[in-house]
Amino acid sequence: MGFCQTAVSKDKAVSLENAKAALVKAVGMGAELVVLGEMFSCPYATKFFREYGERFSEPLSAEACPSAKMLSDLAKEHGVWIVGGSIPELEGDKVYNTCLVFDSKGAVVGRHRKAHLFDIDVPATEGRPAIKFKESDVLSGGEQVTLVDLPWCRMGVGICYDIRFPEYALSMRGLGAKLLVYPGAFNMTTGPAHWSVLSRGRAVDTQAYVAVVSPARSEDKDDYQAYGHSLLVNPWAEVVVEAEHEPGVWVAEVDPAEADRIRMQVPTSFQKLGGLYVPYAARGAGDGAPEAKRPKL
Ligand SMILES: NC(=O)CC(=O)C(=O)O
Repeated sequence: MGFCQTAVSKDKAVSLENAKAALVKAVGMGAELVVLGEMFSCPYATKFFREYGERFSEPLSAEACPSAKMLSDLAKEHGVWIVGGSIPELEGDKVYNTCLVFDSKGAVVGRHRKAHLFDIDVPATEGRPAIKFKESDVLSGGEQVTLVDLPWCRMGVGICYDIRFPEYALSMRGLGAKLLVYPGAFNMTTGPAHWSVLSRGRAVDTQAYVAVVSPARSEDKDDYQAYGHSLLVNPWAEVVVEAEHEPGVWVAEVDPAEADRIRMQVPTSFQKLGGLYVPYAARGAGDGAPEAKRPKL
């Protein structure tokens, strides 16, 4: 599996060239499945999502959806599967944060729309810069658990903030995923604190491989500062690969049988006590607090 942590430019053609070069390099290093980061061809800021948005329709066209068309062509040319990071997707008057998955013939075989939107407001404290972001100002959320059958195993797909929801990971696991892939773009406030621990946590929860792939950090300090640190965690929650924040390409092996072995050794899926748990995951629920207490972001 190849991880492409690429630089994102305000010039989409440059971002696409960066992604293409990284993909070709990953293929040259032996990857059969290659993953890109969240918003790999659009600067990560709500003001850009609509402007950089692409409208998907089959057959894919370079005019309407240049990112998707390029990935489809590369998948076909190199005979590899691609998890295409994410792209702002236009449908009607809505914009989604969408990950397309391409098979080795270039066909779109999966489409995940980020389900949990990144709406947070964290004030600055010592050693931790403030971060306020409200994707829901522009984006609409997806409503599906996304699974793709790879030649090697079933893969679940989430995007970035989706990783904070164990219920989503457990849904993918419950539906048979042995590899969970999250294109993501954490930042310099939440990244150092949560990126690795969430990835390892989801690996423990699901006893699956967890791959999280970020764009590289921008050199322009006025841009959103992506944390980088693309990671692969195995089903024992060990970090197999971890990048720093610069652009780069990494390749590592995923062995789906390892998920089976860990699941038999620590058989938590057979030990669930369905009747014990409170259905906390009801849609829109927050700690049982009345609506009036919901934070206004
Ligand atoms: N960018 C995101 O969607 C999520 C993120 O940065 C975080 O959860 O922290």
